[in-house]
Amino acid sequence: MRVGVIGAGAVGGSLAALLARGGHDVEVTARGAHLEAIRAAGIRLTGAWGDYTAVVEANSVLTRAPELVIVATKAQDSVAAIRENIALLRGVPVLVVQNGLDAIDAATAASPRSDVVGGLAAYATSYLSPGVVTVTTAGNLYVGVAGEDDVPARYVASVLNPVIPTTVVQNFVGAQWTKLIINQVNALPAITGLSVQEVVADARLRRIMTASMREAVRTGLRRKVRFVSLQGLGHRSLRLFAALPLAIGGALPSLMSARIGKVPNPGSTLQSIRRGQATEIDYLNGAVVREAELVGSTAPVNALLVTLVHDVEDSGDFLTADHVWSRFRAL
Ligand SMILES: NC(=O)C1=CN([C@@H]2O[C@H](COP(=O)(O)OP(=O)(O)OC[C@H]3O[C@@H](n4cnc5c(N)ncnc54)[C@H](OP(=O)(O)O)[C@@H]3O)[C@@H](O)[C@H]2O)C=CC1
Ligand SMILES: CC(C)(CO)C(=O)C(=O)O
Repeated sequence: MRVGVIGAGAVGGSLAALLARGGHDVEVTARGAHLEAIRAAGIRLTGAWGDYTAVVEANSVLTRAPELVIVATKAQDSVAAIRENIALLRGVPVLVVQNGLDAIDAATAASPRSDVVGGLAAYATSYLSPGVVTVTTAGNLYVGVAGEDDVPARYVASVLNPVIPTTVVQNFVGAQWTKLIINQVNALPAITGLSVQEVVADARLRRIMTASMREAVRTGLRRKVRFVSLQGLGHRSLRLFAALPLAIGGALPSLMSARIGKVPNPGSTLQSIRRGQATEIDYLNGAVVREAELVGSTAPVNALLVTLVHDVEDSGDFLTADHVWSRFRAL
């Protein structure tokens, strides 16, 4: 099948390589040195799914009509990236693999004539140098739609399942929320320059992560979200976690870190910082802040993490654990 992958970074590059390895005819879009590297030597996939070099067509926009499109940019880039390719998207199913809560609405607004399917990657992957993507933790893909008709999601799953285990979820909003809780691991590495595992191993940083996670779960519950089981987290366990004191709740980030495994995972937000790019923090912790406001509440820990990530984006300097702890204690 002809598959177009818009934004072949960590997640998109891995999916493009898996699809090419599975025999699909893949064209990717990329920019700058990454585009040049892919054109010269293909996408080099390394890590948990083995070593494979995918020789794929690569351009700044898609040049051939695809039968399926995968959008895997950061949240803030998806609308522009889709619009740049709109001429070839009419009637084509679009899978948007993206963290946060906005993926489907944004893609539907950008390409109203496409069936839009949301995707959540439960694997961890790093794009640290042009042309190379390294999978640090293997995992599944979850797909779903905004409404009742899940035929497009089942179609997308039928294409992807042979190359990556793919599950259709009925309550996709609930799945996005569970992933939003998991993505509470992203901010502190971006603020400190440490890996997720190093952050969780630090008692004070783990406490802050636990506090932001608990705040996010409480916000979801106030918004009447039914969390979907994903990566070991489900509605009942998260509801229990939300009721626990911080000292006990720290077991959750520890468990999540153990699931991630031993290969250091920077998370996608720290990867943006290291490349000197804007992060999607406004769509992660920032989404929790906005959702809290919708129910007349606040999310001060998440708001602080958003502020600190923006401080690091602006200054280019990571913050010490001491500094982050004192800002947290001052709340
Ligand atoms: N990395 C991970 O382990 C995981 C990431 N996610 C989520 O997946 C999504 C993608 O993240 P990730 O893969 O890490 O992000 P990356 O930044 O690694 O990849 C995004 C790619 O999209 C490119 N891009 C942006 N705009 C355009 C455009 N208009 N045309 C062509 N290319 C474009 C970027 O290019 P450029 O660099 O030039 O901006 C970049 O190469 C995010 O929502 C993230 O939260 C989910 C699970 C795991
Ligand atoms: C869960 C995690 C942290 C995997 O790397 C992720 O989704 C991300 O990096 O955005």
